[in-house]
Amino acid sequence: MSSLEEPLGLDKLPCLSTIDRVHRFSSNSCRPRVEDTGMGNCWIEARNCSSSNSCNEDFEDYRREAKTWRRQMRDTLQGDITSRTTSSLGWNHAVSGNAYDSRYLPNHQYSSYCGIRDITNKFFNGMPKNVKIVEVGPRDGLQNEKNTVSTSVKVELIKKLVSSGLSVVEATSFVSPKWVPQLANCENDFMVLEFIFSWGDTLVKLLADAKDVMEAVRSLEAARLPVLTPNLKGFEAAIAAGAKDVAIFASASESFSRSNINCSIEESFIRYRAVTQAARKLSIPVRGYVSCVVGCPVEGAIPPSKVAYVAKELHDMGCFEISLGDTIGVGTPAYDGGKKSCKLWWTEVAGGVVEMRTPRWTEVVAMLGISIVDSSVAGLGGCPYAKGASGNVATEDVVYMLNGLGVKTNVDLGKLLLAGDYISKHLGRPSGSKTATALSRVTADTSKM
Ligand SMILES: CC(C)(COP(=O)([O-])OP(=O)([O-])OC[C@H]1O[C@@H](n2cnc3c(N)ncnc32)[C@H](O)[C@@H]1OP(=O)([O-])[O-])[C@@H](O)C(=O)NCCC(=O)NCCSC(=O)C[C@@](C)(O)CC(=O)[O-]
Repeated sequence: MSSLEEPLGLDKLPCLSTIDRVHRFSSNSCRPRVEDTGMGNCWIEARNCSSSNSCNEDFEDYRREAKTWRRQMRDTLQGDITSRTTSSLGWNHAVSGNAYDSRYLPNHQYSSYCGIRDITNKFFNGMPKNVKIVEVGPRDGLQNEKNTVSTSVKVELIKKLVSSGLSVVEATSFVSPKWVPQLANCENDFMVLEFIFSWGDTLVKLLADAKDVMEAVRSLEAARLPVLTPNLKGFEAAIAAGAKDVAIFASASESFSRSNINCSIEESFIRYRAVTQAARKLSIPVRGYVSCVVGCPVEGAIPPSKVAYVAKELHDMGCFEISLGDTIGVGTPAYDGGKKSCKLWWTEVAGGVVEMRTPRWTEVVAMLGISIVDSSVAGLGGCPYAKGASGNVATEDVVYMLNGLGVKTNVDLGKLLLAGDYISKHLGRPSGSKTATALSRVTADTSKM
């Protein structure tokens, strides 16, 4: 077991030989074809290798690309940092250091702008133009609430989120209500708890509202509304309720897999294969989750090769998109040039299973430019089976930041803030979004911020 008290360092990252191993997981599926579904989705289709040589050639190409990419990034950062600052600052500091220094230049406004633009251009060159946000608030957000939220509030929240322009809103989970009683439905929270404890399992089952939620929102055309399905039983119930998109959720940590879905990682693959096979027959897209991709509250640091392995399994069983979740939030975004590196980790893990075989992803991952982000309105949530899960990044904060970077999300921040306000008021506590907090206190016209 390793400690998570210190952010994970470079020594914990895989070396090239690990990438080699990761690659071999996919020796018969080399570079996939990437199709844009028109919704910002990256559908990944593996193609067969005609010979093992072509795999090797692809891998050599990838190694060359990866090396060039790393060298370019190092040069970009180090070049900018060393030529413009006297001390070895991190890149954040380098950017502001440059702007600050330039104030001493005669034409400081122009120089400052150019300097920043120069670095910004280099740094953000690989940023995606669009980011697809997968809103997980109604599902991941509400599953960890002490109080049960009524079906009507869940439905209203989903409607508000969809009307803000979010193209994917996770609606609910068709999991066992014994495991996640928050999916129970009752207008009176106290009654729910009392029922659960005094009336037992039968009543808990009767109170599950995933079906009601799904039936109430299934006709919303403007967004995709995936639901979590832990097994075939959940999948069948989801389809019967009108779900057109589902998600399966595995873990890179054995302990977390057992505590979350009561089975080993390998056993979960058997269940999920049954789900993906059934989904394929109905042309239902399946998204895959990998939990604890950086650290697990029980096992500590998780080897990237394990993450790559699980992600690859999900990919091979047909998941069109893999969400890699830092479930308890112990990763750092530090760059390769720093001492700690979640960034390099992303490259190695995602590179091993997805990015390496999808040029589009190579580009976006290159600058923290992951083009699909999961977030939760008002920062709600976290997995109830992950001790220490600190919640999710707030969608409002993600949209605000991406707006500032000029990256399109097609989300109306004002409407999103209203959705966050709605659910926060209902839960009786302030929003977990820093943007919501800040903008609620300013008097300026927030649409201009
Ligand atoms: C997987 C199970 C079902 C195994 O639970 P189990 O107890 O091992 O299941 P079982 O097959 O032995 O069945 C036990 C009972 O549950 C019923 N059952 C069985 N399946 C279902 C179902 N689908 N819907 C409703 N009922 C179900 C089944 O019919 C049976 O009923 P009984 O015969 O006793 O009356 C359970 O462990 C479970 O539901 N776990 C879900 C836990 C969960 O939802 N966690 C949160 C989501 S994961 C997450 O948040 C992380 C993520 C995705 O966001 C990414 C990240 O951030 O890391």
